[in-house]
This record gives sequence, structure tokens and C-alpha cells, in this order.
Amino acid sequence: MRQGLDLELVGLTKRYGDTVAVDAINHHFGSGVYACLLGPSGCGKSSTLRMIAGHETVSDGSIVLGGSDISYLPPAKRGTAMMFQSYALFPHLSVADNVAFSLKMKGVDSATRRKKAMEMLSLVDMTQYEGRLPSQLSGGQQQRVALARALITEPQILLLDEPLSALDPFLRIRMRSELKRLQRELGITFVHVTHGQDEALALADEIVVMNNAVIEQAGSARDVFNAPKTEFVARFMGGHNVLALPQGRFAIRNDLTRIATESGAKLDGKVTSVEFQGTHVAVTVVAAGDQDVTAWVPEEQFFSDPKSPGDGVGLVWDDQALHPLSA
Ligand SMILES: Nc1ncnc2c1ncn2[C@@H]1O[C@H](COP(=O)(O)OP(=O)(O)OP(=O)(O)O)[C@@H](O)[C@H]1O
Repeated sequence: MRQGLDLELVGLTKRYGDTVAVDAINHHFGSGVYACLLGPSGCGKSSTLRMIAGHETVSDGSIVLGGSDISYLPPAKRGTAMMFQSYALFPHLSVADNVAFSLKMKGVDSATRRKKAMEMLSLVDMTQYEGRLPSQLSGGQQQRVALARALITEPQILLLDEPLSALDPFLRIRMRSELKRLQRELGITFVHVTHGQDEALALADEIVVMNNAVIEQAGSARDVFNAPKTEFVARFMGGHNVLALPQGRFAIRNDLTRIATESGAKLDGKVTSVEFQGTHVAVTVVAAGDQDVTAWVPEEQFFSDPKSPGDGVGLVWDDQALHPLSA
């Protein structure tokens, strides 16, 4: 395992003409974390990643790796490596030559290149495909080659831009656990851009949620999911209701919102939809103030007292489950 370095973004800004794509963000990535930059399309995730990689110029602010300002270094001198969404493999080069490519550019001799490329291919379990061309590989295999190619430079930080988006759902879940394994084995920092909440929750030690060019919230996956600070984060992470109550606005998890079985409901409403989801039933209620509130009722409990659209119901929760929202 390599000794990692901390990565710091200080007032990092990206402007394209009049568009502010990244607006003076500050963040500290501890060494050896798996971090996900999560947010909707256009929020500035890729611009942030590309600035860290050096594929996009910094408009303002700086990128500091292990105490050194790398904002103006060329990509190959930063200690970072990037894996692209499209993998960007060279179609005319074999798997082994694709992986060894950056070493060739650096003038490393062919025996050392080959040895190193085979080590990297072994890391991603692809040694037997070393002689194939990219077009002779499946999407998942191409992705492994792209990973090996990025890792051969021994980066401190691996940057991944939507690395799983081209894979089918089954393979995506498999590759996701492989990424996590690789990161653990190498002990380096991974910064992974995604717009998938499930992907971020499954992978990340730390989730950085971006919206409109700024960081809305950052923290451990568990904290960001369990205690969203803004309405945007609560809605974007999913699995939450946003409640407007006399004492303010709050987020509460759907599974901690319950249908009252006796009197004492905190909100009354009418069922508008009932969806069976396997382990639970999602019961959506329109409550006072025309707000939609969804309770995930464990399936056995639901079927012992089923509800249908049009039924009047009460909603209850423990007040400790409410998280005040700042915006
Ligand atoms: N080269 C460019 N020239 C002009 N505007 C750009 C350029 N690249 C990105 N933008 C704009 O900057 C904003 C942020 O884009 P960015 O690609 O960083 O977002 P994103 O969160 O990665 O989105 P996506 O998930 O769709 O890739 C968007 O409004 C986008 O239109």
C-alpha cells in the first residue's frame, strides 16, 4: 500500500465565458478515501474533476496535493490519473500496449514496460487478454483495461468520470465492488464522479453533493443520507420526505415515517398511491398543505392492515427522526 497525500481544493472556480460552472468551492479530501462527487447534470462535477486532472484550466483558486500547489502543472506531472467515461482506449493497440502507453511516452524501456503492464493487468484480472484489441473485449473488460492504464503511472489520486455509466446494470454492480476492492488494496484516493445516489452510497467513504456549481453538503455516506441539511440533498439522495410543519421544514426518512395504527397522528391525509416494492410497500399520502408524504411500510405489516387510494390515514414519527433543513 502506498502512502497517500491529502488533496485540497481552495476557492476552486471554473468559468466558461459568463457561465460559472464551479463557484469557489473548498474541500479537503483525506488521503486514501473513496470520495464520490454526486449531483445532477450540469452541477459542475466533471469540471471539478477535469480541473483536478489538469484537463481544464483553473479560473480561480487552487488545487493543493500534499501541500504543493498543482493547479498549473501539466496532467502527467500532478500525481493524478484520470479514467474517462468512454475508456478512450487506442483501437489499434493491444491491451498490453494500451496499458503500457504512458510509460512508452516517458521513454521507459520495453522490458520494464511489459513487466509493469502485466502487473497492472493482473491487478484487474485481465492477464489472459493482453494480446487482444479493445474491439475484441466486452464493456466491462475494456473498463478494466482503462483502469490498468490509469494506474500504471502510480497516481496518488485516481479520478474517475462516470466510470460505470456505459455498463449494463448487472455488470455495473459487479464492477462497483471491484473498484472498491482496488481502492482498498492500493490505498490511494479515488475521486469518482457520478449522478447515481445508489452508486455513491455503495462506494463512497465520503460523499460530496454538488448543486448549481457549489458543494451543498459533504460527509460520510451515512451522514449525508441520514442527516441531509438542505431540501435539495434530502430530495436528491431519495428515500426522504420533506415536511413543512408549524415549527419549520424537516427531512424524515420514508422508512421512519409510519402510518398511525391508533389515534395521535401528527399529520392527517388521504392515500393517493400504494406501490408494492418487495420488502416494503410505499404508501403515498397527500397531507395538510397539499404535501406528498411517503411511508415505507414493512410488507408484512402493510398486508395485516392494507390501505387503498382514497383511505383516510394518520402519519406518525419519532421527533428524533426529523432533520431541520436550512434551505
Ligand atoms: N467547455 C464548456 N464550455 C462552456 N460551458 C461548459 C463547458 N463545459 C461545461 N460547461 C457548462 O458548465 C456547467 C457544468 O458542467 P459540468 O460538465 O461540469 O457538469 P456535470 O455536473 O459534470 O454534468 P454532467 O453530469 O451532465 O456531466 C454546465 O452548465 C455546462 O453547460
